Amino acid sequence: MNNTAKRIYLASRSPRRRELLTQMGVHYDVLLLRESVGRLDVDETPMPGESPAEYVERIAITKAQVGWQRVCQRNLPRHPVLGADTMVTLDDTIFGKPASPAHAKEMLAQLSGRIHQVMTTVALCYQDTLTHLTSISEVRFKTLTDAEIAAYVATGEPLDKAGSYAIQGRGAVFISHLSGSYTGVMGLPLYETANLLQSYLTTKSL
Ligand SMILES: Cc1cn([C@H]2C[C@H](O)[C@@H](COP(=O)(O)OP(=O)(O)OP(=O)(O)O)O2)c(=O)[nH]c1=O
Repeated sequence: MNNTAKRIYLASRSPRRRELLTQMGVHYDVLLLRESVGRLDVDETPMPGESPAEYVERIAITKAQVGWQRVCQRNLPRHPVLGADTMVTLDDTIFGKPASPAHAKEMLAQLSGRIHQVMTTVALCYQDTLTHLTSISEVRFKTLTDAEIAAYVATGEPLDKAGSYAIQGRGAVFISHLSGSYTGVMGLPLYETANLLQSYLTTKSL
């Protein structure tokens, strides 16, 4: 993309999202939503009866909106704020990040030999305009042995990843098939992100 003079804010602590946004040539500043605590002040608890798609959209939208509020509160230069959320689903169960190595092992045992979905919503907030797009991919895992799961969890890689694996890391060796967006599984679907930024450029003349 030709965004030489344009900037956005990325409301994310994820190094993967930074890497992917850099890959598409977007100039951005990272916006930490609550710097003193080092965590997003976005409650990521699913609401009762909320579907996985509703959940991932709500969280991504909230990150972008909270980011925009921070831009205004801190009187920062007004640029659009991008937020994203990634989630793994299997049989309508939401798999977020594991709470512990034991939890990661449980998730991987459930994903073993099955096809699951990975959803990532990207949301862009600027002034009174909010746009969002969702990428949905299907990932097939080979059947994992207990020893493979234990060895993988021991690497530490699964611990900050939705579904307890990283397609961009050692977790790739478990994936026999992907249908969808590699960058979406990794946390920032670049096709959808480019479309969001493009529609913004045409409607608001960034
Ligand atoms: C499935 C999968 C997830 N992930 C990561 C992407 C996301 O960083 C993470 C899901 O957690 P998220 O809550 O979507 O994001 P985050 O907390 O890491 O970052 P943010 O500050 O933007 O809220 O899982 C991978 O890196 N590779 C994968 O293959």
